[in-house]
This record gives sequence, structure tokens and C-alpha cells, in this order.
Amino acid sequence: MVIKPKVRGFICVTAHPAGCAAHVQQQIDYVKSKGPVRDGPKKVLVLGASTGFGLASRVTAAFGSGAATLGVFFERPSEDGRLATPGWYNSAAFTRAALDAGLYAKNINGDAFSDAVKRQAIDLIKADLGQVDLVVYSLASPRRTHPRTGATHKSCLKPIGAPYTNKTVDTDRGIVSDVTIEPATETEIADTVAVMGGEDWEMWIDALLEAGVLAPGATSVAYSYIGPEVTWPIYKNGTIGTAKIDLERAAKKIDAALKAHGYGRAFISVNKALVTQASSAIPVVPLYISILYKIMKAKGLHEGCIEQMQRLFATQLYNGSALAFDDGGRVRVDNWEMRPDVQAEAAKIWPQVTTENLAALTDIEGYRSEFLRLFGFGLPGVNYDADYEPHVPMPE
Ligand SMILES: NC(=O)c1ccc[n+]([C@@H]2O[C@H](COP(=O)([O-])OP(=O)(O)OC[C@H]3O[C@@H](n4cnc5c(N)ncnc54)[C@H](O)[C@@H]3O)[C@@H](O)[C@H]2O)c1
Repeated sequence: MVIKPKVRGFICVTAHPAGCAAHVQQQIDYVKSKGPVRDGPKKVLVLGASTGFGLASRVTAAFGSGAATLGVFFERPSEDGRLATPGWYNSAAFTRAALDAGLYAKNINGDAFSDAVKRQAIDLIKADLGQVDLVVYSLASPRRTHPRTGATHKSCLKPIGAPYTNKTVDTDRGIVSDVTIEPATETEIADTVAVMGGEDWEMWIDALLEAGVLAPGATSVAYSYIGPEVTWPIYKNGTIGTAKIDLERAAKKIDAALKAHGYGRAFISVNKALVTQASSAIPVVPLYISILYKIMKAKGLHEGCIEQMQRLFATQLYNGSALAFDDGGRVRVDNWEMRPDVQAEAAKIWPQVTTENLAALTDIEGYRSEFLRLFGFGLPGVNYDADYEPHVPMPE
């Protein structure tokens, strides 16, 4: 099958198996080029392991520290004649590379919010690894079926209290326009907290502790975003930000539980704004990212998910380093994004951007090519006019 990108709004409905594999290999090569992360994790559970920050965390653990990894994700597998989602191809490529390097790598493709997947993970850890010493919580989902009530909650990206009007960009067509987003209802806020807040992270840690599969001294980390004021009504002070406050609440509770369990720790890492499947769905944010990329690339400060996670592991979590917390108790690898000189330039460009000057004032081209790379398109060494087999079974 000759596989081409088919972009529909903020999603690409096709994915390229060889391109996704090349994308994963780039991440592996980057981590290897940085050298080993000393005293790193040995046995790692990654929740949301197939794309974005979760995949980058898994690659860093495996190829930076030689860790055994169990990855949990929710992806559509390929079938004969039918393409998978990119996370499936990424995970297949990661697993192949890890196994070839002599590393343990297994996967669970299912709903991480369910009790069944938690049980499956615990059984696999018991059978193969005994215990894990790092749990990465990197789920980004539009919905969650609650395992106790059976209710399905849908998350939304809306402001709270008042409508929010700002610029946004149709990244596909390059059109800058004003968008007004009506405020969320109380139910929508509660639903978003139910999906993207901390309850499920707590349920995972409770289940792992109860089953005795968390090593004494284990670490757990979840990811958050804060960003500049221009995005606060839709992010930090909106429904998703409210969910992130709940994630911080959970971090404190989990930290206390892990401290009691052999001096472990749990914390939130605030990461940089990056093009991922999750962030491309947020209004206003892609325009900010396009501006940010332009500035950070010019200053030689640009990082992708893999650079961010390698830096988190090498300068905060392991390698003889200590966690540096902000006054909210969070680790900040968004520190380069939030540098005053970077933010001052972003604030200057923001009001000037129009459809006409989008290409000149922002890195919309970089945004688009990075978006396509998420789906395996635009990678060097892949012949996009050639036939590729869409069905890639998960290596075991
Ligand atoms: N992208 C950004 O700019 C950014 C910045 C800072 C923090 N973050 C945070 O990082 C975390 C990860 O986001 P991302 O941008 O890497 O997202 P992503 O969309 O690339 O990855 C989401 C992962 O979650 C998995 N997943 C979704 N629903 C699932 C389910 N029900 N069961 C099992 N797995 C499921 C997917 O398979 C995938 O592996 C989120 O907490 C997000 O808020 C993102």
C-alpha cells in the first residue's frame, strides 16, 4: 500500500509504519548520543507509552538506562490491509528495537482507566519483573469510563466563568481568525477533572502498592503544562488547568504514600508546549506553539518530547541529580520556554500575527512538519511513493 497523509482538521487519519519506526529510531539515537543516564530506573511502567511524552519517557528509560519497560496505551492495531494508529506503529518499532538490544519490553493495549487493564499490568509485573521502580503517568484522553460508577466522562477544553475570545490558527489551511469559546458548565468542569485529573493516577498507585509490585523507594511522575498568560483562559485557568490542579493534589497524596513506602517520591513535571496529538486539539495553543518554535529555534533552545524527557531524567530524576522544585512543588522542564526573553518576544509577535504574515512571523511550517511526523510522514530515509505493508504485528 502507498500511504499518504490524510489530514482532517487537527487529526491525520493515516499513519506510516516505516515513518513511525524512523521517528522512534531518531528518538533512540538521540538518547544514545547523550550517553547513559547513571543510576537510572531499572523496571518501568509507562501509562500512555505510545506517543508524545510517554513514548519519549519510555525511550529514555530503555535506551538511557537499560530499563525493562511495560508500556500501556490505547491504540488501534493494524490488520491485513488496514492501517493502525501511529501509537501502535511507534510501540511496535520501540519493542523491536528494545528486544534487539536485549531489553525487556512488553505492552498492554487497552483502557488504562479500567480495573481489567490494571489487573493485567499487575499480573505481568508479578510474572516478569517482580516490582517496578518508576511509574510514568502520561495519559491524555478525551474520555474516561469510571471503573466504579460505569459513567463515561468526556473532557473538554473550555474557559471557566466567561467566554474567551482570542486568535487561533487553522494549522492545515494557514488561516488566522478570532475564536470565541463559551465557558464550561459545572458538569463539563467536573467531567474534565474526572478524565484528566489525578483520580486514576491514585487508583494505579493504590493498586500497585496493594499488589506489592512497587519497589521500595519507587518514583512516580505525571506531566502538566502552565504556559504564558495569553493561553491561561483556555489552559491554566480553564477546564484542563482545573484538572491539572487535581493532578497536583493527587501528586501530594501519592508522594506521601510513596514516602511511607521506602522513601519513594511522586511529583509533577511541567513540560514545554509541544506538537502532539493531544495539544493540536486545543484552540489558540497551536498558534502560540508556532510562535514559540520560531523564537526557541532562533535562540537554539528548541526541544522536542525526547529532548525534554532526556533532560528530565538526566538532570532531575537520576544521574546523581536532585529534583529542583518550584514554589508549588513542581519540577520545571518548561524553564526554557518560560524564560523572560522568550516570553517577551512571544508577547510582541502575538498581536501582530495575521493570515498574511503567518509564515513570516511564526514557524507554522515547523508546526506542520512536526505534526505530520507524529503520523510518520516526512521522515528521512522513507520512500513515501513505495509500497509498504500496513499490518505490523506487535513483536514479542
Ligand atoms: N503536548 C504538550 O504540549 C504538553 C505539554 C505539557 C504537558 N503535557 C501533558 O503530557 C501528558 C501526555 O500528553 P501528550 O501530549 O504526550 O499526549 P499524546 O496524545 O501524545 O499521548 C497520550 C497517550 O495516552 C494514551 N491513552 C489515551 N487514552 C488512553 C486510555 N484510555 N488507556 C490507555 N492509554 C491511553 C495514548 O495511547 C498515548 O500513548 C498529558 O498529561 C499532557 O497534559 C503535554
